[in-house]
Amino acid sequence: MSSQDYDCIVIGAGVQGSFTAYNLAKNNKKTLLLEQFVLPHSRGSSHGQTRIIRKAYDEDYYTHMMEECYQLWSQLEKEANVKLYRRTGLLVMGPEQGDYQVFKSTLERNKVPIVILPREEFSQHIPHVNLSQGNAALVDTTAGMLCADRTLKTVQGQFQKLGGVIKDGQKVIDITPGSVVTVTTVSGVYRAKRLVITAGPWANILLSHTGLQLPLQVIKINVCYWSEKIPGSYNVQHRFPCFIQLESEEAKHHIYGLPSNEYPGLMKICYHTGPETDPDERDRQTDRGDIDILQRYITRCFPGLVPIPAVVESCMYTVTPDNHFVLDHHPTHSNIVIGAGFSGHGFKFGPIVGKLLCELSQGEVPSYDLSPFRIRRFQAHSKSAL
Ligand SMILES: Cc1cc2nc3c(=O)[nH]c(=O)nc-3n(C[C@H](O)[C@H](O)[C@H](O)COP(=O)(O)OP(=O)(O)OC[C@H]3O[C@@H](n4cnc5c(N)ncnc54)[C@H](O)[C@@H]3O)c2cc1C
Ligand SMILES: O=C(O)[C@@H]1CCCCN1
Repeated sequence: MSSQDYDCIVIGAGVQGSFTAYNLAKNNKKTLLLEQFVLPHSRGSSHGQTRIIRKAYDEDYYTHMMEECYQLWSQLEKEANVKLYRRTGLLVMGPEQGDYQVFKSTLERNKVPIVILPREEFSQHIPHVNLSQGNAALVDTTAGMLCADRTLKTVQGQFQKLGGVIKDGQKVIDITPGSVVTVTTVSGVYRAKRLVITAGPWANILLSHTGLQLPLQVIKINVCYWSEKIPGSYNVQHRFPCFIQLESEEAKHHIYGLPSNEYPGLMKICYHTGPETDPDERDRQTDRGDIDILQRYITRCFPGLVPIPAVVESCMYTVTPDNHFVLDHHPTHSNIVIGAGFSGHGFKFGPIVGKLLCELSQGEVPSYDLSPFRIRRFQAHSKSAL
């Protein structure tokens, strides 16, 4: 085996590629992790200080995967001696008769500890928030925040400690499938028996070298931070929780937020959709329709925040038509495995996605039923070339 030959190459060092590479190295596979940008970077989907972790989902299979995933997060914290998870609870608010009931019954069915907040007791538990008319509220008490940037640094560090090789600043420009896959970057040529593609918003650009296109839409998210009128009122240290406001008449998509933490006195609140973008032209996309929706919501429901964003950063979602992930083999090249389309909710699953993509690439039976995540489900869709 030459120094350019590996058991497995992983393309893309976001959260999913980093956890996949780490799992491969743990399984004694000689692994190369390739990244187009110099690390760390903020041009993809995994950067920033915080992400929500929760078991509150409307499908049982995500809640089930999160049971193990919490353990894997905790194992990584112990192994690397870092703190990545902070318990805050997640406040779920939504119109009484809609998706809220589905979240509630999934949580109850799976015996996830929750607290239901009757309207008359709401402000006693959650001061500084107005519950919308006709909305109900509950708290997923095990939910919290993950430290995103620290996670990537930790997983990549653990991968390297296990002998894994990271080459950053190496954009992949060609892939030649075969029993040995050849991967060409701007400055090298590498070969491996197996390839994993975890390229986030760039997935379809890379997949075009393999004759496959998936129905993925890349959207830009304006990551908005809002100033507290009274310092500390929405602070993590004062036990303010993360929240999701489920879709309603006024906002067709979720609104979500995390307590003030990374920027003193600023709370992060975002809209769960945005304008379509080319991942390489993200900063040219200046549509701020989402900010208008957030301003109206904040004025009404978060009266303790100044309804003008103090900081706006950018991030991207890569969205599938059903908002479920893609975790599968390439339909014509079985030694190529794809992790894509995390649809704005994939970070918390990083440890389990890494485990599953490692299992798939090694030809093992995956630990979970992956039928919701198969490429085949897009067969009727015009953008998939299967
Ligand atoms: C604003 C925002 C809030 C979110 N909130 C949450 C949340 O609260 N909870 C949650 O669980 N999830 C959340 N998510 C979703 C989560 O962050 C993403 O699902 C996850 O980060 C996707 O990771 P990824 O590894 O697939 O993509 P990325 O992080 O984009 O990684 C892909 C990598 O591939 C590299 N790459 C691409 N092309 C090439 C190439 N040709 N050569 C080499 N490298 C290449 C890219 O540079 C990039 O580093 C949020 C996302 C955003 C944007
Ligand atoms: O994955 C999450 O938990 C959040 C929920 C709200 C939308 C953005 N992602």
